[in-house]
Amino acid sequence: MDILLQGLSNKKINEKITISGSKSESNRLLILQNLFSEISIENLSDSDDSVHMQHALSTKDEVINIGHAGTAMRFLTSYFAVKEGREVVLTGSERMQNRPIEILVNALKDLGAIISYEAKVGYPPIRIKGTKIVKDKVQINGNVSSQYISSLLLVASKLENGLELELIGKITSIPYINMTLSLLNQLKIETSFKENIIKVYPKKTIKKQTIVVESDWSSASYFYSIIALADIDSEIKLSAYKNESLQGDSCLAEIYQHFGVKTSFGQDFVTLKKVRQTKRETLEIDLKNAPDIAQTIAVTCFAEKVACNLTGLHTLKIKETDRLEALKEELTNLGATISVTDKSLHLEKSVKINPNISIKTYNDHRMAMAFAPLCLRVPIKILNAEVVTKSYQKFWEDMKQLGIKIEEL
Ligand SMILES: O=C(O)C1=C[C@@H](OP(=O)(O)O)[C@@H](O)[C@H](O)C1
Ligand SMILES: C=C(OP(=O)(O)O)C(=O)O
Repeated sequence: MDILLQGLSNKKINEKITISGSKSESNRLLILQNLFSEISIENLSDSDDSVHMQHALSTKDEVINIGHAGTAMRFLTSYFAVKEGREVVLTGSERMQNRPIEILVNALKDLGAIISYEAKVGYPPIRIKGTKIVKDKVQINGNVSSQYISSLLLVASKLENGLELELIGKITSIPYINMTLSLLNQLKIETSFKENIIKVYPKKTIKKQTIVVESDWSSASYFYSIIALADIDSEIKLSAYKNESLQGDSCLAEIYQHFGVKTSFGQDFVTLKKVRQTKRETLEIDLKNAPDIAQTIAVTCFAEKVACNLTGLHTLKIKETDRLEALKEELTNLGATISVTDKSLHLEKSVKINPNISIKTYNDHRMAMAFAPLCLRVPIKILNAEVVTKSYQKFWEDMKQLGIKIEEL
């Protein structure tokens, strides 16, 4: 489905939107629920990635296809590695078959897991024969993806002796590791994280409990971008959010102050309001803790004629697409002067925005959603707009609710 987006039907926005649960929290809790049946989950994410996770955890099939879902691929690798008596082949989309998994597989093999590659060494599909793990110490490289670390931590308390993980090198996406540990702690599973050593202590059963997932902050980023581009006093209320979040992307509240977006927290919602601001000439942000909002911020800067230097982007090349190259290509078509390395992006202050450009989305939900707010400046076409469902089922419906005019092409 290709669509044309053309501005707002009303000048000032004043809407309330409910966003589904965080896909990161949900996919962790789904694994944990299968390890500890005492857990009930509320406000579970309705994203494709969480649907894939639920299917993978309930099917009896040998071959399990998790589509584009990175967390499902990585978290399920450890889950099935320790599931005695079960043999599965974990596979995914063509892109997933080119997203590396060797660091995690090697760590699991060091612990005694039985995993082999079905095609290319280091990449899915992988064959996993569940086995009992008794070793309790392993080293893992921390600078490629935090998902490998979370994957091991999620199953660690069910290992006979728990687990001690030694993280090697610089650690990336740390808030996601802390999210995993916080969820374990909510279940009263004991953990510690000191310098580069993480320990998880064994736990057989937990108390019956319900965990309410906070809504997804990465999804909130697109509303931050829209309010940044909207008229003064425009306002969007998003639910259900809280001030103390497990999600690193909640740093949006601070970052978008640069664009005149004021954030205030209510009982279970957050209000984003456009206020007057003195614009910065250049924005410098290190996004190693929040890689998923890089595309949103780059597009906001372009639309708002703010130059930016975004660093800490070394993980972007192995996400749903090479996000650095994709941003470069699409922003250049729109009239930007942009350069990228394998870990950073530099955007010059823009002088024009070309109208009616077709944005390619590269099977990447965040390419479609990050570019959508630009329609508050010029008409813009989004190709294969259905990609959004990877993380956000009703994204286009919610855009319509804000007053954005959408036409199917
Ligand atoms: O653990 C998680 O839920 C995630 C970790 C991050 O990945 P990396 O650690 O690979 O950067 C993030 O980009 C992804 O969307 C979700
Ligand atoms: C990178 C992402 O997801 P994953 O790695 O889980 O596919 C994302 O949602 O931006």
